[in-house]
Amino acid sequence: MKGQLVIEAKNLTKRFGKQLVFKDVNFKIDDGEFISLVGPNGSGKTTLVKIIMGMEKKTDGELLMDKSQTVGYVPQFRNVDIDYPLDIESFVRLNLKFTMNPKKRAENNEIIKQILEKTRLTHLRKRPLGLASGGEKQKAYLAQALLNDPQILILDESTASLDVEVKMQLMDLVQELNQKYNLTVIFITHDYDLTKKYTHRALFFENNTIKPISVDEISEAMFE
Ligand SMILES: Nc1ncnc2c1ncn2[C@@H]1O[C@H](COP(=O)(O)OP(=O)(O)OP(=O)(O)O)[C@@H](O)[C@H]1O
Repeated sequence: MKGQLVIEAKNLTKRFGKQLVFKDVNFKIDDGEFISLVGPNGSGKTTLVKIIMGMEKKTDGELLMDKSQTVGYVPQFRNVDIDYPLDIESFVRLNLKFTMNPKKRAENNEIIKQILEKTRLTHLRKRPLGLASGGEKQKAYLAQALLNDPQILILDESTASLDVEVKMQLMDLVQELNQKYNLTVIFITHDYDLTKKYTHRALFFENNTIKPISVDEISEAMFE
């Protein structure tokens, strides 16, 4: 439900050995928000995302979230070899469990069909992933992340290295999913324009703290 809390940090602290990443941070992320994580290199954005995804342990404090929520993750742009053997549809399907059960197979086919429609990849489904453009590859990663019907979608610099127009297309699509399906979007970014244009709010990482800020408070200086 819109406005419902999906993640809350209470006095959350993370250290790697002696190195402090962030200390006693407090923030909330609501259902259906489109929020950016911004701040300098090494300030802890990826570390926070890993804690949210259960891949890294917190050192202290609390991170409250409903464990039944699924999280989809779109990684940083990775290029794919030109001779990569799978087409886009088969690549997206990799995230579904293989089954011989005919009923389950039919269900899976329907899920794949819907995801390809949602991400506007239907007409490209038979294109080898290695021959797809950067934006098409990124949409295939997005489709894969959406397969398990996540409540939270994390985009990790997914638009870096794409040209401006393609970046906007991908972000328009994510915005549409956010608005239409109330998907909570967490966007790790170093891009000021995209943050201003698409996100409702930001968490600003600096000096071992994480500060929630409104979109009006986001300034170019935060991206230097
Ligand atoms: N597994 C680890 N062991 C030790 N130190 C780590 C580990 N993972 C990250 N760090 C350190 O924690 C700090 C935060 O790293 P993190 O990757 O979260 O930063 P970031 O804000 O995502 O940076 P960037 O914008 O460059 O991607 C860095 O100093 C990093 O070197």
